[in-house]
Amino acid sequence: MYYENNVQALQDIDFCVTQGEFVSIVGPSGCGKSTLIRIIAGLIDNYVGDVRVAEMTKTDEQPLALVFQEANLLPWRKTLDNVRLPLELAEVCENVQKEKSLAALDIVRLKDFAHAYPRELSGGMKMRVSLARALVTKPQLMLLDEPFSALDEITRQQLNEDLLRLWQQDQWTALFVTHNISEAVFLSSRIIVMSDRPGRIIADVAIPFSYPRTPQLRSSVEFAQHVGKISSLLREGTYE
Ligand SMILES: Nc1ncnc2c1ncn2[C@@H]1O[C@H](COP(=O)(O)OP(=O)(O)OP(=O)(O)O)[C@@H](O)[C@H]1O
Repeated sequence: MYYENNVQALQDIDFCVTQGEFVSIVGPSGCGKSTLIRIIAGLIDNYVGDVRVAEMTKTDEQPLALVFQEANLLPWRKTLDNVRLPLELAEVCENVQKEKSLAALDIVRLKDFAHAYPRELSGGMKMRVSLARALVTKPQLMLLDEPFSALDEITRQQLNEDLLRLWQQDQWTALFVTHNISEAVFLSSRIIVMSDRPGRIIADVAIPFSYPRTPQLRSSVEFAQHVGKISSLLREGTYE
């Protein structure tokens, strides 16, 4: 895939994600991860190739939702009104908008802040609102582009655990971009490792830990071994 300035962002990308998988994409800065996410989201169309998102299984589900590094909340709208925005745009009736948005806020443990403005929330809380806004549409596929990279380590770990809980509960498929290898290993059933630009897939690594995953996993030897493997792949393109 080439941008208009002739920069080649991606080359020969070919992979499949099965429904319900949690797949992370890691790779050096500028290797085309966000480009890949934007292509899958339908935000870029001048590429050569074929992207298919599975057919929807339930009538009230949306094919996909996107969560970015920035929470991108509208500062003049209260939490509840930010979460119900996609339903408002889809012209869902107001009572249902409210009911579904409160349910989504409950899932991310922010129901008590439904009437707070974004300025009254911490960075981690804003990101949970952003997750609720994505979840309210009941997506089949969640595209998450470095959603927790601006947060401190402990908040990030808590949100990783929240995210896995939501994923297990609602059973959407996750495609998650991150620079944080521990985060990728903790969350994923599979990690796709990309090369320098133009981004190619250099490894597709299965992460064998069963779900639900507990915080103790992070201090296990096996966890450290997987983090080490992914780090070597990123550094040298091979396992050590
Ligand atoms: N709109 C654009 N126009 C031209 N070139 C672009 C555009 N967006 C990205 N690029 C280029 O495409 C390449 C891939 O960018 P992309 O943002 O997809 O990488 P990334 O892997 O997500 O990077 P990072 O990890 O730093 O966020 C980079 O060289 C970047 O300069």
